[in-house]
Amino acid sequence: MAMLKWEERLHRGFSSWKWIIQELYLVLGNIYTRHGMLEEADELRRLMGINGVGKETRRRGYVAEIQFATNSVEGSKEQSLWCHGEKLALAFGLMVLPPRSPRKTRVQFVGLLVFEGSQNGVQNGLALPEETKMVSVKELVESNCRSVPSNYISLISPEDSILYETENVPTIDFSQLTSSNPIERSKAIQQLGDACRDWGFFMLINHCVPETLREKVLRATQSFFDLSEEEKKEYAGEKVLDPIRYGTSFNVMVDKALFWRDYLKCHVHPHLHVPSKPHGFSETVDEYIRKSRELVGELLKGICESLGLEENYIHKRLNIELGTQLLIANFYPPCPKPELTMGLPAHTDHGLLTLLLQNQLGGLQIQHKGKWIPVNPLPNSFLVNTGDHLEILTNGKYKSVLHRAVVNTKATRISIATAHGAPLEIIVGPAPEFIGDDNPEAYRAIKYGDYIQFQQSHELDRRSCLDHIRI
Ligand SMILES: O=C(O)CCC(=O)C(=O)O
Ligand SMILES: [Fe+2]
Repeated sequence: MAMLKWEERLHRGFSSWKWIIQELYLVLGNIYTRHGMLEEADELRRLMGINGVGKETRRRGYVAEIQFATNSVEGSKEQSLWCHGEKLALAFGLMVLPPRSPRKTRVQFVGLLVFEGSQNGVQNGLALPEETKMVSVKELVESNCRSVPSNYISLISPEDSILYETENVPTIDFSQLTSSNPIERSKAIQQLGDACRDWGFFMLINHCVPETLREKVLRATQSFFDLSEEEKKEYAGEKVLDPIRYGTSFNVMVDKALFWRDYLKCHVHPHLHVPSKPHGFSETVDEYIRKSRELVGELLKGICESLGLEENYIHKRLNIELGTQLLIANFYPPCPKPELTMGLPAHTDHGLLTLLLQNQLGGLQIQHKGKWIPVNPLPNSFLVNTGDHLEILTNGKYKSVLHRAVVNTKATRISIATAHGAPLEIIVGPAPEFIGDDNPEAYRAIKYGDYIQFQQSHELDRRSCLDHIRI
């Protein structure tokens, strides 16, 4: 009997070590894949003849508690769990767990390996505390966190990790769009229409927002995030449509993995809601959002013309004078391992147009023809994208495009998005001008406020919120 037990233990030990070595090769394989070295990854897999690792792990009693573990990757959650150091952690976990430990092991165990300074966790057998969710990324970074805690790990599929740098987002010259020369203006309108239809994104240069104001609002945003956590938490709203909301990640109530981003969201039009701290913040924001509304007003006119409509068509149809303007300030502190986490995962924006101001650190990537393209902002430019409601209104003619923000090791990236849309109570559906026998209505009409509520209460899971109202 004793002999049998000894043999069993020995066998357990050997097979675990063999498995760990297999896992190391898999991790190496994943690193190759991430860096686009697909041939090397294939070769490695072929050499090792590794197959069915997931199956083996499950056979040994591990049942992934996916809800806690990974960011949603449509239809492949469980599969994506078998990646990175998580495999090592699982291997380690299976070795050290007593034979009769419960079949269902909370996957936060993985955090014990990934989260540096987690020694206490190991000693106490504890996972990362739930409250971690409420810690801002800024605080986390300032606490000298030298790694990415497991609950911030978002796994990107190998095909989504490949970036295509050969194509550039189109550039629109605002001064030509507003030019008194009709030939110049109509050329710019044509370019604007092409950009909205083919890209859903464009870089705007020679606009009317002074560089000094852009710098001032970026500095004011930095000062807001530099307030103490207690001061900032005064603005932590409870509901997604609260007029002012300071927070972290996207929506911690639904995010499966946290994102490396703190944010401040303010409804700034038709009523101005802005934190009263720090000193001068609300005045600067007020000045900035007026200018950006002016700019977007002109762009909407150009867009109407590009669609063959009267220039004030959208203004009148959606009552833009009383329209919603939301300011979203994104704060992405430097990250020790940016490849493990996301600033903001793939999503589309609600509203008609979003104007994005960023400090000169790139990080935005957009999807174009199924490929991810990094956007390097031109100095003093805005990045503009068409939102879901322009797609709805034009019955799909102008597209709202997936985009995401990645983080970097070097410095804090700040981006300030202003989203411009209809008043919250207005129902937006496809306009009759875009519906015909060949073009049946493609989206259900929905109140703008309900749409935002829906989008903000669900995890950003790569599916555009539009998919929920597509007919
Ligand atoms: O930070 C960025 O570049 C993107 C921000 C964004 O997409 C958003 O706020 O909706
Ligand atoms: Fe966005």
